[in-house]
Amino acid sequence: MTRIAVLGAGKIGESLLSGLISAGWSPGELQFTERYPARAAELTDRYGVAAVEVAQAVRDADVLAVAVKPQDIDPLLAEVAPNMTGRELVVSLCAGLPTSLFERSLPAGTAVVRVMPNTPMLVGEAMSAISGGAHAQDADLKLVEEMMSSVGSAVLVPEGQQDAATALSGSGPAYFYYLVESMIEAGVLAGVPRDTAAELVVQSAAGAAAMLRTDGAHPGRLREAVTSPGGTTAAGLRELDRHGVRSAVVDAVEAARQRSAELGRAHED
Ligand SMILES: NC(=O)C1=CN([C@@H]2O[C@H](COP(=O)(O)OP(=O)(O)OC[C@H]3O[C@@H](n4cnc5c(N)ncnc54)[C@H](OP(=O)(O)O)[C@@H]3O)[C@@H](O)[C@H]2O)C=CC1
Ligand SMILES: O=C(O)[C@@H]1CCC=N1
Repeated sequence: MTRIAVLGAGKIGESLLSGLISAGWSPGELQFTERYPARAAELTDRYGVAAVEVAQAVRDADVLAVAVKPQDIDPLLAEVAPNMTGRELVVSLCAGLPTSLFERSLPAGTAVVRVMPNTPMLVGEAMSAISGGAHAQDADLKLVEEMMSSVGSAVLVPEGQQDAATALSGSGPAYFYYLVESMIEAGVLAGVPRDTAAELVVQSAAGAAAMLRTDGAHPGRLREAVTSPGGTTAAGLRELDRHGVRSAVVDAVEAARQRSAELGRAHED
């Protein structure tokens, strides 16, 4: 039995707890820490998982899954470090923070694995990018891959690609939601009731995602198949091009990548 403690049960920490339970992990194998007692009680009620103090989590767990905001990391690691025995695997889910930051703040030789998940973890559809730190062994990476695969898909990437992965898949769901929201508003503007507009757009997004997942699918060819000569889609796409949407998307992903790198640099000595 691998015991996992989630340190910081906010949006991502709760998604991880919920996803692991749905994937068959028993609540007894899981623990979490949370600052506010009311929030801790709510999560215990919802998932049957025990809320514990950080020191106890470190004592009990094999895996410490760190899910606090990057700005909260230093005080958390200061609390974790003195309680470590050296056998714990530290898994960071924090955007931007390099494994070297954890290695500097924790006892020498601590195995650290960096993961960039995303919120669809809540429905078993996460995309997680995984990288090992200096002391992470193959068995550690395998364990984390197994853990994250139980709540979606997981790929191993070199740590140098983590900021890009954060921009693409960590933040990615927000960009899709933004597009869906915009299309629903356009439907409302065109006089379609909001509920109907939402149904039309959300099912189209789900259908497009399912098509993208089929063998050999290519987004360009799928788009061409929708675009009839002289038709409606070509008229719509011309407006997207006129407004520079493709370059706006490239700039958005690049801004997110740079922000991830900045979050890491903010913690350099
Ligand atoms: N949201 C997302 O889509 C994604 C987020 N991430 C990463 O996950 C991490 C968490 O993000 P998110 O879940 O959105 O943020 P939240 O603010 O929702 O969650 C962070 C939680 O950690 C708690 N916390 C902070 N310090 C401590 C501490 N010392 N001990 C115990 N609990 C503590 C916070 O409590 P309090 O409420 O008191 O502050 C809060 O509940 C971030 O590093 C983020 O970069 C990664 C991928 C996607
Ligand atoms: O916006 C953020 O910083 C976090 C990391 C990836 C998604 N949300």
